[in-house]
Amino acid sequence: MNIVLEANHINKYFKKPVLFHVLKDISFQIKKGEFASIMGKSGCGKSTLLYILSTMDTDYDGELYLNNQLVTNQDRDHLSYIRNKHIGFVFQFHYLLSEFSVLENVMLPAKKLAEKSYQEIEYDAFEKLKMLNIEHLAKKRASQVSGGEKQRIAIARALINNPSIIMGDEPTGNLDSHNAENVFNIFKKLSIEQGLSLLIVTHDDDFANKTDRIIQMADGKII
Ligand SMILES: Nc1ncnc2c1ncn2[C@@H]1O[C@H](COP(=O)(O)OP(=O)(O)OP(=O)(O)O)[C@@H](O)[C@H]1O
Repeated sequence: MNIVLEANHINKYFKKPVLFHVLKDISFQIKKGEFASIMGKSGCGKSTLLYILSTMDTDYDGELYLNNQLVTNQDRDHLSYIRNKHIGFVFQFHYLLSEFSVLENVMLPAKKLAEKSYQEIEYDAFEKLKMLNIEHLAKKRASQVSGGEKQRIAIARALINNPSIIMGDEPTGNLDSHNAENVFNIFKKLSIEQGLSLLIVTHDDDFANKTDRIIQMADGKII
């Protein structure tokens, strides 16, 4: 079985203002092509967990593997490389650079990775826009497109380095139901047709109920 992400006995403590055991022995795996959601009440630890799984937070106990490689206790530069290469991020807010063109925004993570020429990156970025049916927006400034379009651009940007997993923190939280369904359908297609794994934190029952698996959290634990 092809495992893309594996969390083994993750525990996390916040030390201030008082010692707080926020994540309690979290273990699970995400397979290649699996589309999973994380649900749970506000404050149960979803964002804290995602921050660890995305290699941004390194202060935890337990082990994390990405594509069968141990990422726990690696140095910051290596983690930054792994993150850029293997993980695509989609957030509630798109974080596009408003004065840059849509195409330039999509190109940014590939420029950071610096493994391809400018022309290759430009070509790849345009292909991602085509995949999401928004290639007509390529030359527009990011500030000139709609909210739903911005989120599709953010997905194209998340895909630019051909990651093995997309992690999302409430990616439909800011969208109306039509655009939220659109984003769900894009994710579903990517998981089925490209074998992309997805792990999405959401408060949206409709969205979560359509994913392959719901990882339900309560009080820092998977239940
Ligand atoms: N830096 C911090 N220091 C201390 N406590 C924190 C810190 N960050 C978060 N917490 C606490 O940890 C708990 C989990 O927070 P987290 O943001 O992971 O929850 P969440 O499930 O993502 O919530 P929401 O759905 O509202 O985004 C909360 O009780 C929160 O107050």
